[in-house]
Amino acid sequence: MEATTQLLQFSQPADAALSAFFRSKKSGARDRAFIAETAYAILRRKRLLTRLATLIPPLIPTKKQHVSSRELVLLSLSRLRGMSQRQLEPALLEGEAEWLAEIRRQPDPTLTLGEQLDFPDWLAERLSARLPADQLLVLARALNTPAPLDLRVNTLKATREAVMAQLSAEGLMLLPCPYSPIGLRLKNRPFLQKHPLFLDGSIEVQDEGSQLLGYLLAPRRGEMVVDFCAGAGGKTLLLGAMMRSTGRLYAMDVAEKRLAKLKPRVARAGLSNVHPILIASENDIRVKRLTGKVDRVLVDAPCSGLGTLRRNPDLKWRQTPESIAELTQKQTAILTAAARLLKPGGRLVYATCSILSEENESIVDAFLASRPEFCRLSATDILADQGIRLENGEDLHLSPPIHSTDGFYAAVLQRQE
Ligand SMILES: C[S@@+](CC[C@H](N)C(=O)[O-])C[C@H]1O[C@@H](n2cnc3c(N)ncnc32)[C@H](O)[C@@H]1O
Repeated sequence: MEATTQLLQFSQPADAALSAFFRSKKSGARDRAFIAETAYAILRRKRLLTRLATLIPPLIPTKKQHVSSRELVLLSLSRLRGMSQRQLEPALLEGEAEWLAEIRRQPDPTLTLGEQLDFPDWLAERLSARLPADQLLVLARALNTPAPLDLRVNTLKATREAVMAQLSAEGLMLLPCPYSPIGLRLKNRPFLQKHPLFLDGSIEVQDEGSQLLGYLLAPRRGEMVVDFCAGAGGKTLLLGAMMRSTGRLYAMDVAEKRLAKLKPRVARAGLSNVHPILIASENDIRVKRLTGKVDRVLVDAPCSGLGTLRRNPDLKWRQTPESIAELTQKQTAILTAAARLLKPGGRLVYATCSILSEENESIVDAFLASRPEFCRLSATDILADQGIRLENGEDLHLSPPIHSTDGFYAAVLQRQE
């Protein structure tokens, strides 16, 4: 109950709110998993549960028809987790059994599109302008389902076959990822942060979609490469390994805390080519110094994250049309500044984990319209050249129901010779 109340304030990301909650409480691993799953289930289906709860008068009458966290938790356990009245009985307070039974007796309500998708109306409207309702429902269903756990094998330290053999021998259920040659997909979500393969840098947790962005940039040995929005370095580590720890890989970000997390990860991964650079903005002098010198630039732009709702269901309630508008301005500014770094013939990958075209094609199209010295390369061809067959258009669009990855977008741009 308490965890749900905290999460529904949306004052911080759901994972941070839950960690803070668990730090303040003593609970066993099983309780934690149960609480986290329930809280995330509520975030995923908040609109459905709210609609169900308001079919009849509230449990505790209040001035406004406001659905309490307790009501959401009870409904989530009964409707989403499928717990029977008898299973719930020991936890129920007075009147709650009747309240739940009464809701169960109600005919299924007719849901609006937003309620069916369990998206806020503004998001449902934007997406329905671009996708037919049946496809949109399939997309929403996939985004409202928990993600599997993908691993990336660090090819400086191990092979996919060896890691797979070891983890399978330990009883984990896993398969090679369908597209990424260095990805493994685990059926469950075991805790791997203390696993010897993690500690020695042989594996990292990384969605297959993120791995494919590395293959789009395809950095080579000895090159000068910039990871412009490196954050805690998820993709930096991949790029560094693709460069076989040679050349120079600058990891830039404006967030000191995120960049600080990169250092131990670089050490674990066995990389000696990574140079973190904290910048004040995309126009920092340390960025400008590299103008025209760089072979490849990755712009993993700050975005709404709406493609990652499987892992971060709170984002759909935290984002607004205003926050998206702000992000698009930032994305344009970052792409413009990052593109200046490229040498003639250099390659830039602009990527987001968003499913909104205003953060994706619109940014890239507008950039290309004003910059004739850049052209678009075919993402499908670049991947095919590396043996990765993934039917897509010029730009890469990864979608959870189709590719079983998070929702990703990437465009590959080249500065003409
Ligand atoms: C999508 S995240 C990057 C995730 C990271 N690449 C990874 O793979 O783990 C976007 C990052 O952009 C950073 N950022 C925001 N504004 C920026 C700017 N003006 N210049 C560079 N980075 C920026 C954010 O701090 C954030 O870490």
